[in-house]
Amino acid sequence: MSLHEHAERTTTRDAPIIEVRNLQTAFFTEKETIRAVDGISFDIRPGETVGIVGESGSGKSVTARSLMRLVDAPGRILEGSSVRFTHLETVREYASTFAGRTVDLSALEETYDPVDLFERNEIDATPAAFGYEHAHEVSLADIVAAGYGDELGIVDEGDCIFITDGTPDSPDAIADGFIEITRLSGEAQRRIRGGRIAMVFQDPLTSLNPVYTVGNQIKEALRLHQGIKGDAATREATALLEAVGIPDARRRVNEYPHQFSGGMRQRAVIAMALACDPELLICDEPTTALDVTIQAQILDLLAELQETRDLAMMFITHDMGVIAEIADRVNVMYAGEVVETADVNTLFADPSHPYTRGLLRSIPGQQTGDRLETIEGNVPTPNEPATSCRFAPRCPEAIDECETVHPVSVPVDEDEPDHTAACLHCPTQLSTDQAVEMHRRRNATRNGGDLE
Ligand SMILES: Nc1ncnc2c1ncn2[C@@H]1O[C@H](COP(=O)(O)OP(=O)(O)OP(=O)(O)O)[C@@H](O)[C@H]1O
Ligand code: NI
Repeated sequence: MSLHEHAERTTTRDAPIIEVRNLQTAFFTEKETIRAVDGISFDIRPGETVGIVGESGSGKSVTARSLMRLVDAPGRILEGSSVRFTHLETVREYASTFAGRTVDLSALEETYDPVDLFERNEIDATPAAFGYEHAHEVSLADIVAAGYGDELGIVDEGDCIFITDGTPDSPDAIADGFIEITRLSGEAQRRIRGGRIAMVFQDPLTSLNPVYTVGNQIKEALRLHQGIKGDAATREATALLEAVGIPDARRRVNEYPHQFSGGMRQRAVIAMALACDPELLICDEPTTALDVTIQAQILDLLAELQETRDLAMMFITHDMGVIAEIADRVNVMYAGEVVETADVNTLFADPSHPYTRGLLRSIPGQQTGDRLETIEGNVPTPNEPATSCRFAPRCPEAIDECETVHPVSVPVDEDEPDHTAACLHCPTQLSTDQAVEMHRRRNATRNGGDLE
């Protein structure tokens, strides 16, 4: 799809279906603590494709696995992280099914003042970590969702459904609330993973079982997540294979994965993901293993499915060319951090982080000379808390302060709040000294006290 068509599609937007705030996922190995995802924030809206792009080791897959709660030991999601699933129908259903794990946040707000709580020692986050400039902007929902509510004695460990408008007593009338994915466990977790949120991996064989027919695997997903069984499930499985463009679906529904080509297998995996009727589809390099022609076909298929089903999609790739094809918004990741975020047109027209510019220069066909420019060096392992710019050692525009001040995400231009970059050269209206001072201040301000 061309950039022009994207512009038309991105004009109207609903509220987000998922809100990621200050997500931190670390692996505690014997040698070191790897901060694979180190405080990232972004939203995804229904019908929107959010691309995550970055070189190998930047934390893209760990982000996806964190949203799916598929992070295994020695890794875990750290306190301070929040991933809110805000799909209203699901919130209502959860409040009714898991009433004992549902909290009325609007009622709690009458007892607790978030500003007072935020000054307590149990909370070691900055307002910037929650995406604010000032401490008084932090809400009770932010505090509780980030996991501080337990230590403060406000919520119980199992609580994971938070109602901000309405009461848990009448679930159908709930007007606003969220399921905190980082707090899910047991049945509540199982119903989200592979149900409301489905994932397609790079290698289709990791998702397909060689000993069952493709049809039976899709039918199992239909039974588990939608309660569809028997002949109805067979019909639906066939319809799904047709929907993902598998020819002769009636026959192929009875075949085994090894009888499918690579491209057809990935289509079958997408059909399986759709069998759960998800709200959010996460694709982690779904076309990387395929040849270029098949890759283009799968991208077209995903774009089409997304539009017809109004799916929210998170699409991971290291390929800026693929991003241009599929994404509405883009998060550029580097060493565990989102270093730039913008809608896709803005990102390509006005890339502001030197890392993004480097990635764009390495797209084949984009450079003036005949040599493909790549960024020299590798992504460092983020094994210490960030006290500098992790890209500085490779950055052509680095200044001395990049070694001593950690850049936070700020608007590139004050008039464009949706375009942010974590670079000491931003905001561009400010002088370098002023900008550096702004980044320094936002890092230094712990809880309490307003910034600027
Ligand atoms: N199970 C694990 N144990 C220890 N470290 C891990 C584990 N999984 C990931 N990491 C580390 O987390 C960091 C981010 O890895 P991740 O897989 O998210 O990168 P990526 O951006 O998806 O890269 P790629 O493009 O190669 O898939 C890397 O430094 C990686 O070594
Ligand atoms: Ni990956």
